[in-house]
Amino acid sequence: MGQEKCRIAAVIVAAGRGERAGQADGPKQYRLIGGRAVIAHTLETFLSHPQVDTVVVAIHADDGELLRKAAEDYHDRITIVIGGPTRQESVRLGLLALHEQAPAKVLIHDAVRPFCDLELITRTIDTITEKQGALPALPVADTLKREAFGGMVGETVPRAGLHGAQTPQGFPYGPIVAAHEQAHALGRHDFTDDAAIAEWARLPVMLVPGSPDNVKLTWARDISMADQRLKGTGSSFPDVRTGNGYDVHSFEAGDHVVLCGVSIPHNRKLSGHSDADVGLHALTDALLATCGAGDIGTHFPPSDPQWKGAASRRFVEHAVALVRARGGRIANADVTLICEAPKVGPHREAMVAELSSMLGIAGERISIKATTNEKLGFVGREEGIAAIATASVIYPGEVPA
Ligand SMILES: Nc1ccn([C@@H]2O[C@H](COP(=O)(O)OP(=O)(O)OP(=O)(O)O)[C@@H](O)[C@H]2O)c(=O)n1
Ligand SMILES: C[C@](O)(CO)[C@H](O)COP(=O)(O)O
Repeated sequence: MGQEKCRIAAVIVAAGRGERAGQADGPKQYRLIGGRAVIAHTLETFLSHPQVDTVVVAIHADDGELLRKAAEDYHDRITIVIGGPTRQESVRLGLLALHEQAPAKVLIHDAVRPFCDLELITRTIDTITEKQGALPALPVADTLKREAFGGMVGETVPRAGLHGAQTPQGFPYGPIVAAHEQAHALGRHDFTDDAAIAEWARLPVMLVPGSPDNVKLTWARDISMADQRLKGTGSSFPDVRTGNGYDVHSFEAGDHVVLCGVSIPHNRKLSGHSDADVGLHALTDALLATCGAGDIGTHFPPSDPQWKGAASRRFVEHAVALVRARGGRIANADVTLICEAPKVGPHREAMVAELSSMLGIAGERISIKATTNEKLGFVGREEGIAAIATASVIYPGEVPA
């Protein structure tokens, strides 16, 4: 966040025990779906949203180690607080942790809604004003029945105008903290969501279209369905997408180049706004291409001074987060470096290790190749280095018919 004031914060509540899902395998927010903890998916989405400055996570006092393991990639980017005995209390404690930063807007989200997407977060943020909260919700689709004595149907409840509430629910920070504090002081601990507290405190809340994918994992079955979904099983035509990327940087005076995350001594360096890692730039574009997320310049404009000298690892990790936020699993990556010098072979193993840690996939799914340009063209004249990258990602669902 640098010196800037935090404008938009998120509180992710993760202090529940998950009794309805069964506790034999531990609290549901730490169970694995698609090979990663539920909460890791959730955190990744919020941390990769370009407008979210700060993320607070409310956890149970017993779960420090579980969170550490589940979210080790994100630990230094989140603030952890201990939650309370109810969701309402966990939210209140999470909000209080933001007291000093006093963001303009705050998003409150269940850790166990791992399929919340970036667009839904944006819609919610855009609807919050100084005097109004935002509630993503979907119109109820089933006919509603009220149960009467002995399991009999008592009556049919008109469903017109009824919506199922989702999270993230968004509010101006000051008013929602005040509402929570007031409810707490008056011993009102029975609110099941924050929009209900806002309603009680007479803070208007506007409906925002929710997402059918943004389900809350409540029962054991929800967790196994989420796992199946991310594994892409059950689909006859898995949604495998391939993206490519190309980049060039010219040489300037210097003593080393950075290629695929590895610093290599050389008689010149590559010129660029960031560390000019041509291999990682091509790979970033290849990853973004698999989900139509623009290119590296869309996310990291060279005109923005904050990327001056930046390690390009950051660009790849951002692209990986966007891919994962869409439920994508990276299958492989292939980078070809085109240069007369330096020699890439001696550094290939280190480069594969770098990419393996950035992409979260095994080294055998990564290929780094190098070729000269047979002394032809600008590469042949040793004026610069070019790189081509390809990545394949498996997304949930099927290829459309
Ligand atoms: N004391 C609590 C209770 C719930 N939550 C969080 O609120 C979200 C939605 O709650 P729910 O699905 O009801 O989770 P649990 O309370 O864990 O589930 P259960 O009611 O089945 O025990 C979850 O991310 C959960 O971790 C929380 O932070 N603190
Ligand atoms: C906040 C919430 O996700 C809105 O649908 C939901 O109310 C929380 O879950 P719970 O089962 O009511 O605790």
